[in-house]
Amino acid sequence: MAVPKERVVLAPAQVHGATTPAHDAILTPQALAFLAGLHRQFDARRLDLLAARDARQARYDAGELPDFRADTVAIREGHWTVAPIPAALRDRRVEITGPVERKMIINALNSGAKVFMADFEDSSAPTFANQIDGQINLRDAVSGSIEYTSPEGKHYRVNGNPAVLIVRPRGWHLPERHITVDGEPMAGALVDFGLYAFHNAQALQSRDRGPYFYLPKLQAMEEAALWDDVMAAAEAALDLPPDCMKATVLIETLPAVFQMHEILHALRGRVVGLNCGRWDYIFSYLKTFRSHRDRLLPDRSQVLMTVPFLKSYSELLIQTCHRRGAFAMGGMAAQIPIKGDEAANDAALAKVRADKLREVQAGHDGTWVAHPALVPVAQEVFDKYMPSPNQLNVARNDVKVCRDQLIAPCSGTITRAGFDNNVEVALRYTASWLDGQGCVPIHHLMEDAATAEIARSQIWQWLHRGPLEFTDHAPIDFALFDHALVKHTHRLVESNSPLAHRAEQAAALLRQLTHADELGDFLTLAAYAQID
Ligand SMILES: CC(=O)SCCNC(=O)CCNC(=O)[C@H](O)C(C)(C)COP(=O)(O)OP(=O)(O)OC[C@H]1O[C@@H](n2cnc3c(N)ncnc32)[C@H](O)[C@@H]1OP(=O)(O)O
Ligand SMILES: O=CC(=O)O
Ligand SMILES: [Mg+2]
Repeated sequence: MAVPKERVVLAPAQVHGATTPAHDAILTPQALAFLAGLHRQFDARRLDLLAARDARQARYDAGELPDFRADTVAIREGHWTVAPIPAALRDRRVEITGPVERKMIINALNSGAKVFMADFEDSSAPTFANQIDGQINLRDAVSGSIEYTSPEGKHYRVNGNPAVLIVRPRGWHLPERHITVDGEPMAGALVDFGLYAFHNAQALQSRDRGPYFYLPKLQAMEEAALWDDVMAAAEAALDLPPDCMKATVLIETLPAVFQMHEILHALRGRVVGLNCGRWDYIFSYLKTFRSHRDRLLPDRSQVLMTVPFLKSYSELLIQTCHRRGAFAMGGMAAQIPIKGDEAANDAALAKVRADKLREVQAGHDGTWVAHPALVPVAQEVFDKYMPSPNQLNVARNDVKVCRDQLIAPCSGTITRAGFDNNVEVALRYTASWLDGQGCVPIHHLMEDAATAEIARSQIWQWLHRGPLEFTDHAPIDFALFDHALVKHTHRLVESNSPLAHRAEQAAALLRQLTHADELGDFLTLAAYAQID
């Protein structure tokens, strides 16, 4: 006999990870019921879209090249714009990014940047504690009560005029195994988004700020449409005005660059811009062309934003956004301040300055920095070349970008130093990630999940798509990789680093990923089974 509808009470999401009493205020029965609703309504669609990614990649592996879609010409050629941009987001000249760690949140809010992108993604290692502590920290940041005292006794609190908060949930591909619904793991994206929205959207909406999000690693307009529907459902469930949740989408996969109009269109009621997520974009170029020997990339240090395929991508993004009334955000230079070496520090800052100058002169409406000391560097450049709050009026009608430019092969060399650096970065970053830290400085560069993906997928591609050789004609082969991995593992084990105990674990994972016949989809997906 059918049970009357009003009697059916569906179970809330179940928590499996270790929690503290403070976590209980985030993982409330109401919040878990809200998460369960999102999962039941949307997870099957998410899984279908992930299967569509696999099917797309299989076509690229068979030789197909990414291209603009034939079925969406009307969207690309149509006359439409995105909804008006809220006042709080009309000037985004400098955005600081960083993990959802308590002290860093306070420092970022106080940094002088217009926006703080609080990151559950590339710069976060998703231990359950990191994710839920991050929610506590964001709740306290939104309520204005966030404070912190360091072990050395330094006290932190938010000053007047903090940066506007935008939250980046995990991408569609990552599960959150510590929260299940009907026995299935939830999507990390829905957990991060859902908990932040549940606890903060009402409070944010009642002020001059709102529930704002950065959406990572999308590949297609259907994935954007899923986010649009998730946000609409959340707005309805939380009694919020339609389209009050705003989104900025990272264009950081190669397939997505061919659907920028479509992605804006799918989210047109709530999208405020696109962002050039250059590091994942380079990773995606590597992954998309993992079987194409004619499109191998040279050393990472040579793949700069000025190389043809990246220049075309950023210029097309600016033109697309401004045609639709949306912001075209720049991305992240990897240099960070260098302590105790003035000349090296000046050189690093000069590189950041040059990167921001290129961005503002190309027509970007703002940019990203990784460190508070870089806020004034980027701001000075944008203030000088962008006196108005944004450059939406810069149409870039001069830009004519075709498919072949977006996928152009990149000239350059593969050096011993580049190979060795990739092994070292992949190892040290993986060790850090497994230990719960998702962003680290290595050789004075910011390394996060996206940059580490470049390192480990380049090694894979050079080894599996060879035979290749260095400029001195020495072969690039597995023996070389194995030797470099042992060397760097040994160095880490022998060092004073708190990550020494993770070295062997990280090395085993990298050895397995590098020797595998197929390039693994995501380092973080493979490593997730071992975290916590
Ligand atoms: C590809 C992408 O997705 S880019 C976006 C993701 N990446 C990021 O967000 C990068 C975030 N940046 C960072 O995590 C850090 O800057 C690192 C790991 C690169 C360097 O960190 P550290 O070596 O600790 O920097 P450093 O010692 O110079 O820090 C000095 C102070 O600035 C703070 N700080 C550094 N970076 C940040 C940041 N991004 N946000 C807020 N505060 C920060 C530190 O907490 C420290 O504070 P304190 O003086 O009060 O103790
Ligand atoms: O998320 C940003 C990127 O560069 O990747
Ligand atoms: Mg990224």
